[in-house]
Amino acid sequence: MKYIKQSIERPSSDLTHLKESVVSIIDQVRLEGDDALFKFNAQFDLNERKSLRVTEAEIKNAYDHVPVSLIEDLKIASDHIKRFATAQKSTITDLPSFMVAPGIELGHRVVPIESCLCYVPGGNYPLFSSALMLVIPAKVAGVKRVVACSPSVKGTEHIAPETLVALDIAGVDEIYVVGGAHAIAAFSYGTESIKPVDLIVGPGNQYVTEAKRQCYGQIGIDFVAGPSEVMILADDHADPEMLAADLLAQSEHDLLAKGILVTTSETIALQTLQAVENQLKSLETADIARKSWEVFGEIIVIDHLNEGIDLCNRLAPEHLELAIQEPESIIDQLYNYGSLFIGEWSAEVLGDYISGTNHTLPTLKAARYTGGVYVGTFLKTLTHQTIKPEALKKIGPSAYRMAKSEGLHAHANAVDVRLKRL
Ligand SMILES: NC(=O)c1ccc[n+]([C@@H]2O[C@H](COP(=O)([O-])OP(=O)(O)OC[C@H]3O[C@@H](n4cnc5c(N)ncnc54)[C@H](O)[C@@H]3O)[C@@H](O)[C@H]2O)c1
Ligand SMILES: N[C@H](CO)Cc1c[nH]c[nH+]1
Ligand SMILES: [Zn+2]
Repeated sequence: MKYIKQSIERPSSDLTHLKESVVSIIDQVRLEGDDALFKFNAQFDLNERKSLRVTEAEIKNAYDHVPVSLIEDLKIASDHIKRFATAQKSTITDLPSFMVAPGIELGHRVVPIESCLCYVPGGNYPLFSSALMLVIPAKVAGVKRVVACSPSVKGTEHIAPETLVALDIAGVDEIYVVGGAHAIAAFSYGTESIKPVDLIVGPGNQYVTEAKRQCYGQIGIDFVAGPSEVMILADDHADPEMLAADLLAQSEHDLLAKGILVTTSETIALQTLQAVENQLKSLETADIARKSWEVFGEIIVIDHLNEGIDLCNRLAPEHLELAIQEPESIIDQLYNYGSLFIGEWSAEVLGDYISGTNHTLPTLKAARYTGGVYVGTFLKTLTHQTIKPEALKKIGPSAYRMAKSEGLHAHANAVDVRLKRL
């Protein structure tokens, strides 16, 4: 394995100063309620707004500021996301009755959570596509109260009109103009104008993700979805221009974003490095993309594809692109990634926007334990049982002995009192 371009390790969000400043933001929201939200909105987003809930009139007005063609695009994307989420939901079914032994009937019901907050990022860019990716699966799951929030466009009192339109098309129930760690605190603990929710989902910057981590327990969270990443596994048939474009597509998200190319071809590696430089010259977002590429971008040459497969599984990237001949032949060996893009035409950005899979995906190796937001994120599997008297007679004595051995005498008694009535 040889590095053509090396990077430094990305800081994980457990940095002490970050933790402390988020602790302080959450404490202030809990103590001061709406006043703290107004204060932080003014401080971070230069937003002086005093009524945080977006009105129907504002939503209506937003449509006048979004091109008709973009509204059509949002509808196509919504249709794909909804149909995929609905198909996925059909695989998550009730197990009404399972006899584990005579007289012991077990089962489960799949039930939606009652309320959720969909956090739509709006710091660097108004990520209105995230509005679709979060609200639609929540609605398909059957969540009754789907709330969304996003920071205002800096220096204004309003969320970007594209985000409002996307939220409306997705079918959101309530929208609030608030972002950052203070928004997460508000929807976890509640304020005068914000009713708390049961689950908070969505990507965000370091402050948002650290706040989700700290509020977890008070509310549920999806997982920690941090700065975007893409890893591309390429062979000597790959197109360096496409590889460079896909690396920069994620690099432009954030100063902490990461693009990694792993290839069996040194020629492709060098050509891609050059193509990145060329594309950066005319890229409108080069100020962010260049910095994140320079600091966190990587190009690695491997001797054999197997080495690349190991690397993918070890690095557990958010997005994994397979720009190799016969990509299907290695899929079975890959098990740590957020979402997989098979073959060079399956550009990662199509998943970001429109193909229909979810783009709220695990970063910083969280793909080791989750595949990201999907309709199941909003569903709970609740178990139940019915025990018949004849079964109690059989298993009761075991439960009684186990309870006694654990020293839990009231547990033992709860069995004993029934056994005595048989
Ligand atoms: N993993 C995924 O699925 C996924 C999807 C989309 C986006 N993302 C990532 O989401 C992130 C979005 O970040 P963003 O910044 O653009 O938007 P954001 O909405 O997450 O954060 C902006 C907010 O952060 C707060 N903030 C800014 N500076 C602060 C400070 N010094 N102290 C406290 N709070 C502060 C402000 O309230 C501001 O409104 C990017 O890193 C992007 O890569 C990830
Ligand atoms: N690539 C991001 C997920 O990491 C999602 C996104 C939104 N808009 C564009 N891209
Ligand atoms: Zn993206």
